[in-house]
Amino acid sequence: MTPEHARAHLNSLAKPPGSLGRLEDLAVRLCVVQQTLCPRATPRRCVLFAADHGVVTEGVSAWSSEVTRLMVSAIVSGGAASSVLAATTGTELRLIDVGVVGPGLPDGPVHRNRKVRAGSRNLALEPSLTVQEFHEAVAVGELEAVEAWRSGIVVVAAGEMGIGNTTAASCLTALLTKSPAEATVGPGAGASEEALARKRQIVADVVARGRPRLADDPETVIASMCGLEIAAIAGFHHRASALGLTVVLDGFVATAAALVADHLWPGVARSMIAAHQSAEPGHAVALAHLGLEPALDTWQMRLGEGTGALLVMPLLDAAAAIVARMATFDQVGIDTDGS
Ligand SMILES: O=C(O)c1ccc[n+]([C@@H]2O[C@H](COP(=O)([O-])O)[C@@H](O)[C@H]2O)c1
Ligand SMILES: Cc1cc2nc[nH]c2cc1C
Repeated sequence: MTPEHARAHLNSLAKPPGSLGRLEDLAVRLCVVQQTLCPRATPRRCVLFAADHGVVTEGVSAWSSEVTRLMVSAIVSGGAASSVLAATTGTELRLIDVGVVGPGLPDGPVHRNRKVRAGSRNLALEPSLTVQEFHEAVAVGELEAVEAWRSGIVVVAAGEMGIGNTTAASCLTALLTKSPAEATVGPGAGASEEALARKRQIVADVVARGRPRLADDPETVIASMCGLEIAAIAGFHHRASALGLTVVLDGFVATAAALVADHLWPGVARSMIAAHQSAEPGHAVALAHLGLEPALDTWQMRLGEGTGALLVMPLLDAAAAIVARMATFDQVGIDTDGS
């Protein structure tokens, strides 16, 4: 199924060609990703991965690490933005703790404790993860993708919660897109000008150290600036894509994980639909590198937590219904050759 094939089908439906605007682009993408003219947007699941980041001690975030643990509780108890959007869009929600500092919540229908370690190390001073830790976190994400597939899920999204993770995401985006640090660093969850200046310097230094070794030892270099939740999302994206699931891509941090997956296992972007363009500046850089166009590009969201992906789910319902259920010009008796 090529984009042209899907577009030709949409043009045969009872509407002026292209008149559903961006909804048609989304429908074409859904058909191409699923290789069918009967695409599906359900059943679906959003899996959030949470972890802490040692680099927070450098003053790169407006928030303290404790907020990660508190937001995990809020997500699990239903009061977070992701919980509300998942409930209103008919999307199952899971929260996997891959490395939040502090005691984990008990396992339950939403939450799972899969801590690899209590947060990543301070990437400004030392490698944030060993290759072994990186692999363990990737495996946690892969297992979640396999579970989704076994449960008959068709569409998945990965999201995250982790104070400090935009610093790791900025490093990975600069490294893997070969962009300067200034193009990939932004305020994250609201960093001050002072914090932003520190963040820029750290990202520039860390990427300069890693870049010369990337070709020879990609896993060591990626692990050295990666977060546990970012590694888990990379594994999730990779396995979900290999299993033929449709992957809805969330914001800047989830997309940094997609860059990691694409670097280690090229081709994952073929399964992806980019939900939105985050207000975080590095997101546009990462999406362009992956060759993905966001469905929502003026919404200025910058929360993470899978919220952009969740917001786009009802549009996927609409896109799938248009393709599969609209009548053709022929069926309604309109002659498109003549007048
Ligand atoms: O994914 C995004 O587009 C995004 C953009 C800005 C911030 N965030 C969220 O904010 C947190 C990280 O921000 P920070 O400033 O602490 O690095 C983390 O929990 C992310 O989910 C996420
Ligand atoms: C409150 C809060 C909620 C979040 N959700 C995702 N990232 C977040 C960052 C903060 C600070």
